[in-house]
Amino acid sequence: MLTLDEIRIDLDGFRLSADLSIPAGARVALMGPSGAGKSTLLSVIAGFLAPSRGRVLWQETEITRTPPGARPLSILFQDQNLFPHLSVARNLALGLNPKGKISGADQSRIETALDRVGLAGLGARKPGQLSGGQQSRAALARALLRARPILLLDEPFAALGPALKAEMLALVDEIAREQGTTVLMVSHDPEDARALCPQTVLVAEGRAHPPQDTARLLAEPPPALRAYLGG
Ligand SMILES: Nc1ncnc2c1ncn2[C@@H]1O[C@H](COP(=O)(O)OP(=O)(O)OP(=O)(O)O)[C@@H](O)[C@H]1O
Repeated sequence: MLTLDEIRIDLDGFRLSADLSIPAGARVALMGPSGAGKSTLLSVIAGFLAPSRGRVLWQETEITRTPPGARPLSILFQDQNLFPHLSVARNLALGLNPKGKISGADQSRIETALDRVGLAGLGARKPGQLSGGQQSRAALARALLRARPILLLDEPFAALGPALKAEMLALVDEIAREQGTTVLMVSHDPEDARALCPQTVLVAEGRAHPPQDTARLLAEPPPALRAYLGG
């Protein structure tokens, strides 16, 4: 279980509180108006931003002060954070080992991960020699390889066309189910939330609310969400 225990975030006039738990293995969307704090909340969970108060816990162990690299999570953001000067295989190796050293066993795991996301044989290419969709796949392969218990997604596929985006979300869904990954996904598209996330954390008016049923929330959105969805 991922717990945000009486979290308070204070940033230059912006405030957000969160007091909620997400069961291990759940797939949860973060939805709410622009600027409500969805990305900021992910930053606190990832460890890029310290809350001014409260605790972050994973399986009852406090990780509030754990450095980002030592937290039990992988992150996929929109800019896919692939190093442009390194081959795809080397980018994946960095996910396994910060020094990027590739052992024989790692090599075969990297090949398996690339195969899994439909990039078999492309490990030697640099990210710039891949299409946008292939770069997303490479970033997903890195997350897959790391096999951390939590996957944070911040609109990672927003730049892709609808068909490719749906395909990537289906792949995330498949891999998350297999690995039992807890998924938190910032989403601007209710259809993405519906497709991947049975539960949703509404972030609005200074508060991240406990997870609720996505379909029910979208059927009867509260005013802050309705305005944002344009309904
Ligand atoms: N480092 C920072 N210092 C001060 N304010 C910040 C900082 N980072 C974010 N903010 C503010 O925090 C608020 C929440 O921003 P955030 O990006 O988390 O919202 P969001 O819900 O993800 O929005 P969007 O849907 O537009 O991406 C905004 O008002 C933003 O300006």
